[in-house]
Amino acid sequence: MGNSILLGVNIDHVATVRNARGVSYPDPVTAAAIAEQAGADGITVHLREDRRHITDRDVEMLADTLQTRMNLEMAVTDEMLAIACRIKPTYCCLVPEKREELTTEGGLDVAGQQDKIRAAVERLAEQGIKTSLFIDADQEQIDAATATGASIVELHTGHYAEQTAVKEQQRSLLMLHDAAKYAQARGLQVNAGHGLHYFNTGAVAALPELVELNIGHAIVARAVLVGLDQAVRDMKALMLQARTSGPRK
Ligand SMILES: CC(=O)[C@@H](O)[C@H](O)COP(=O)(O)O
Ligand SMILES: NCC(=O)COP(=O)(O)O
Repeated sequence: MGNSILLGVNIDHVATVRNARGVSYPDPVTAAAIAEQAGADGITVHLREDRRHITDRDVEMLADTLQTRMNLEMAVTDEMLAIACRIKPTYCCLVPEKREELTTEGGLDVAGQQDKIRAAVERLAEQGIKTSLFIDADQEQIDAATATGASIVELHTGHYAEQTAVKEQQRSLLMLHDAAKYAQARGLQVNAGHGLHYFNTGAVAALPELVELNIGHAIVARAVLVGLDQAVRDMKALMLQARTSGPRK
């Protein structure tokens, strides 16, 4: 891949803000268009089984409007596979899911359910969808991923991102790098993501084997702060304009 690296922008948490009030804004579909115009190479959405953020409507509208490509993250269930086969995203990223978790804890255990994952990869491939497996930086999981016929792995960077001590973070980074080299040597495209933010992404982006990083929460969080100044100005201007125009008849 040389010196280039792709960014998939995960817009789940635009939907989190919307769903907190049960309203229609901010719309993740609009957010995806803005992200694409700003240079995102793809849009990632995680259609969780509990629909806590992205909804079926969002996925359907994105499928009609995206100019880049959709990376649909989902659990390996019949319901999700049926949705993916209908929507036909460019990529499906199979992830582990626990209803009660705050966020995705750990990678998919591909080694422990190889037949089930292989069947899912085949079902998606029949519809022209490439499968990515969201796994920990672990050789056993990479070997199992290779055996399923998946062409991509996404290394879970959550463990690296959680480390606060420099030494521990460097150890996690080394594990990510070793795993990336191991997976690339087995012909897999290697992506990475989860918990990456403006202070910890640089070291991961520097790993030459990585093709794409998927980043969401930190980008949406930053957008709130860098956009707040304009948002307050817009509301203030609207209010002053209303006062100038007087009561509506
Ligand atoms: C699999 C993954 O890393 C993302 O989809 C992330 O999990 C999205 O955020 P939540 O975990 O908060 O749903
Ligand atoms: N697969 C990781 C992803 O899509 C983004 O995760 P996060 O940046 O929201 O933690």
